[in-house]
Formats: sequence, structure tokens, C-alpha cells
Amino acid sequence: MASATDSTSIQQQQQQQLPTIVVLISGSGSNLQALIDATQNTNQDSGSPSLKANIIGVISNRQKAYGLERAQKAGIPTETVSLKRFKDQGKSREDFDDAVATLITTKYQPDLVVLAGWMHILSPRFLAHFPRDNVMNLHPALPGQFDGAHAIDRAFEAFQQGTISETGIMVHKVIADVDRGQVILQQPVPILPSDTLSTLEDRIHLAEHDIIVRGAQAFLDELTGKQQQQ
Ligand SMILES: Nc1nc2c(c(=O)[nH]1)N[C@@H](CN(C=O)c1ccc(C(=O)N[C@@H](CCC(=O)O)C(=O)O)cc1)CN2
Ligand SMILES: NCC(=O)N[C@@H]1O[C@H](COP(=O)([O-])[O-])[C@@H](O)[C@H]1O
Repeated sequence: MASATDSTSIQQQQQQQLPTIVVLISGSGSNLQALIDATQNTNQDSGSPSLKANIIGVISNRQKAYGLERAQKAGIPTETVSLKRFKDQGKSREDFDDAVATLITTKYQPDLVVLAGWMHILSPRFLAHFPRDNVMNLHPALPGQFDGAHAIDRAFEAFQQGTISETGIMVHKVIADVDRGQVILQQPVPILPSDTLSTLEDRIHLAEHDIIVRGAQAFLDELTGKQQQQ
């Protein structure tokens, strides 16, 4: 019968064989939490999607991002790289992007980079570090609808003006053209006449916590060639 030590080493070996993810955040990290929970969700019957991967690092551009606490509680190494500090040193946004990308590719070398509320537009100098195009972003709008920041506010305003009847969310590959990369998964999210901005935000965030996990798994399967094996 396998001893506790044997089962631990088997578990460690299994963890070491899993694809790896680095997550970039700027704020609360509720989507990071969804990813963390999904990597620990071994019970297929729980209804929530599981993620067969290891989150090996979390990088924030803001020291006070609560997502850093979430990562630390999960035992995941964290880093903070402040754009303000770069600018205070007379450096450019591209220098900042270069530093973030170099940190990811030298210290972590992940299979996948996930932007989960990363609130900076990444320059081509960042993307040049990722020739495998293995960077994914979560965006709280449908393709081509409300690219960029504050998408939920803009969708709610458009609904109130009668120009849209619903909104949605997507995960997509990251290219220089903001929120215009190939869509990995997308999902409509209804807007109700009784909605306030807050109730719409809650509905969107709930849907995001599912799509970010399914999108990361789908993208990893594509990147690791798993789909071809099935
Ligand atoms: N090159 C790319 N960079 C980023 C992408 C992308 O698809 N291509 N996705 C965004 C995420 N994002 C929307 O999904 C987004 C985030 C932030 C902004 C933005 O205008 N940021 C401002 C600063 C805003 C702030 O600090 O509050 C800025 O960068 O000046 C646009 C889109 C991530 N990056
Ligand atoms: N344009 C990018 C953008 O708006 N991203 C949005 O930031 C939030 C992060 O929440 P979280 O910190 O709780 O995961 C999410 O709603 C995500 O869609």
C-alpha cells in the first residue's frame, strides 16, 4: 500500500507535469480567485469547471491590489511592478512592459499568461517576448462592442439609450490592437430593465468567473496540442 510519503511525491510529480500559468492583475482578483479555485477543484461533479494547470506566479502593477493577498493565501509567489516607479525614474511605458515581460519569461516561463483585470495596454515591445502568442485576456464585453477600459459602464449607458439589448463577456488572445485578438470563448449576458449598474456588474462578474476558467483550459489545450490527441 502506498505510504503518505509515496502519495505526496506522486502528487508532486503530477503537479510538475501540469501546464503552468502566470496571472497579471491590477485589482480585487476575483477572477484570479476563480482560477485558483478551479486548479484545486478536483471534484468533477461540483458543477464548476476545473483547470488542469499550476498557477506559478501572480504579477500586479499595484502594491495594494487585493488579488496579491488572494495569491499569497494560496501559496502562489507574487510580484509587483509599478509603472509609476518606472516613470518616476524617467523610464517609459515600453521599459515597464519590457521589465514585466522579462520577469515572466525568465523567472517563470509559463505555458500561458492570463490578463485578469490587468489595466494597462501592452505595447508591441511586451508582445515581442511572446512569439507563441500565449497571452489571454478577459474582457467584460462582446467582440468589437466596447473595447478598452470601463466596458461595463459603457454597455449600461448604451442599454439605457436603447442602442443595445444585451451585453456579454469574452476571453481572447492578446494582440497589439486592444481587445481585437482572436476570440477563444464568448458569452452573452442579459441586461434587465430593472438593472442598476451594480446588478449588471454582479451578473457579469459571476459569468466571468466561469468563462475565464473554461477559456484558460481551452487555450492551454490548444497551446499544448491536447486537442490533436483527443
Ligand atoms: N495590447 C493589448 N493590451 C491589452 C489588451 C489587449 O487586448 N491588447 N487587453 C487589455 C485589457 N483591457 C481590456 O480588456 C484594457 C485595460 C486597460 C485599458 C486602458 O485604457 N488602460 C489605461 C489606464 C487605465 C487605468 O490605469 O485605469 C492605459 O493603459 O493607459 C484598456 C484595455 C489589457 N491590455
Ligand atoms: N478591459 C479589462 C477589464 O475591464 N477587465 C475587467 O477587470 C475586472 C477585474 O476584476 P477582478 O480584479 O475582480 O478579477 C473584470 O471585470 C475584468 O473583465
